[in-house]
Amino acid sequence: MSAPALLQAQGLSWQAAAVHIVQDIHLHVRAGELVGLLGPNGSGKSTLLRMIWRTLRPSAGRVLRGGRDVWQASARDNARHMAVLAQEGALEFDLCVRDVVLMGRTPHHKAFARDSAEDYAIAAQALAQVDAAHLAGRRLATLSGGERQRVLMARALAQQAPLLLLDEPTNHLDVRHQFELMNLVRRLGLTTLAALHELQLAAHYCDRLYLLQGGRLAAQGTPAEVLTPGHIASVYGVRALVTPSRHTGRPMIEYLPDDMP
Ligand SMILES: Nc1ncnc2c1ncn2[C@@H]1O[C@H](COP(=O)(O)OP(=O)(O)OP(=O)(O)O)[C@@H](O)[C@H]1O
Repeated sequence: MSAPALLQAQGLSWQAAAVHIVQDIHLHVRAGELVGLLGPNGSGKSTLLRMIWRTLRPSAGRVLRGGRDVWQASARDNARHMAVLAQEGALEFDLCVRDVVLMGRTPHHKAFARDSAEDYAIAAQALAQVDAAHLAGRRLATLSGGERQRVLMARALAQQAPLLLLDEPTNHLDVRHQFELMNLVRRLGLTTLAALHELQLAAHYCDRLYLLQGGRLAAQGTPAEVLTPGHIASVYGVRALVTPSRHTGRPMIEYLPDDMP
């Protein structure tokens, strides 16, 4: 029997000035699953995630976390249950890395409580998990794009929430750190919904995928069901060959840009 859905979006829609940006999206993430959210630039991935992590109120539909509407729960309660790696720039630019990661512990504190020795240990462990322990004393503003991305991932991990929501987590990361981050999510067994641009990463790591086009779902299913030459051509406008990997059986994508013979 499959695990229960930890997260459900039911008929989620959002519109701006009568333009439909996201329309009637139904999705779910079961406990322990790593689910990818794919789609071209402007297809609505971030807008959908912002409704799910409750910074954008849907025009229609609802988001259930553990069966409970996220808008019925307090922001603090949601933060205990959902950790977020957002795309927009970090506001805490002037802080040192250790303090940025410790912010992930805030939802667990009683009012006005200080960070405990346990909070420091959890923050240090999270930094080590993303290969960023050596950055602990640096100011966030002085880090490279990839280093900053890993620190923000450490903050999300330090939150120790059962559900992880990631908006382009591998943005700015070199190929080794891309694999390490996805491996880490897999290894920790965290229930995760991640917007991804790298179709090959999605093919390799995700249990299931949702593919957005113009704010609507164009396809959903396993990587082999979603990452077909037909979907890649109709949604991204790029020709591709897809073959099962000899090592993993998962789809391997070879792009054939228009200017190729
Ligand atoms: N407040 C807003 N007012 C008008 N249009 C908006 C607003 N917010 C988002 N949009 C538009 O909605 C569309 C979807 O944006 P969104 O950021 O969700 O896409 P995305 O799939 O995450 O894109 P990307 O891959 O480029 O990050 C875009 O065309 C964007 O310009």
